[in-house]
Amino acid sequence: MSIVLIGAPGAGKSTVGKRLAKRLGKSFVDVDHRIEQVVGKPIAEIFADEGEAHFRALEQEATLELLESHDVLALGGGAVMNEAIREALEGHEVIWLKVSVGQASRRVGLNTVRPLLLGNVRGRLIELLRERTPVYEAVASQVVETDGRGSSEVADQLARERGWEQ
Ligand SMILES: Nc1ncnc2c1ncn2[C@@H]1O[C@H](COP(=O)(O)OP(=O)(O)O)[C@@H](O)[C@H]1O
Ligand SMILES: O=C(O)C1=C[C@@H](OP(=O)(O)O)[C@@H](O)[C@H](O)C1
Ligand SMILES: [Mg+2]
Repeated sequence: MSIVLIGAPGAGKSTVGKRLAKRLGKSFVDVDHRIEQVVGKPIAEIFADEGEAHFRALEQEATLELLESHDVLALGGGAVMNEAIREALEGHEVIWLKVSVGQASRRVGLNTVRPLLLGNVRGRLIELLRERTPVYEAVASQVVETDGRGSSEVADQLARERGWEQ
């Protein structure tokens, strides 16, 4: 059984996942990073050159494969909108990192380019969260509020709950 982090862009899946795995001494993979490595270019360029549908196909293939081989995974924010991925998540520990639109827009503004948020980060996040929140809720086995908490605090809490003592 793997620990799988889901949630909106800016929730902290990539950052928290890496730290959590380190604390637990477990293997970690960020699905988006793996796709970038395999294709040889950033997600933003895959969207621009091949389109979102192509990215989603790569995302499905990579997520299903990596679920079998890693202990802790950070998924992309849109991965749970794919039915095959949702089915594959059954039986895994799925942690929804919850974030408000305000905090998520502040966080992603400082970070790498996210093609789906280009143009109007806040407006796009509102739309994405409206569409995805019920899905995150349905798929999650645990919900963790991240607003007002640093990524290390979130990771340390999750690690402690799993038996790591400070
Ligand atoms: N709990 C948090 N509090 C403040 N900033 C955070 C938190 N979690 C992540 N960040 C920052 O927000 C940005 C996006 O985090 P990231 O892990 O890439 O999110 P995701 O993978 O969910 O899109 C990064 O710059 C990261 O350092
Ligand atoms: O929300 C989305 O649909 C996406 C989120 C991104 O990952 P993060 O959630 O890590 O930003 C990345 O998979 C891609 O840009 C699409
Ligand atoms: Mg990420």
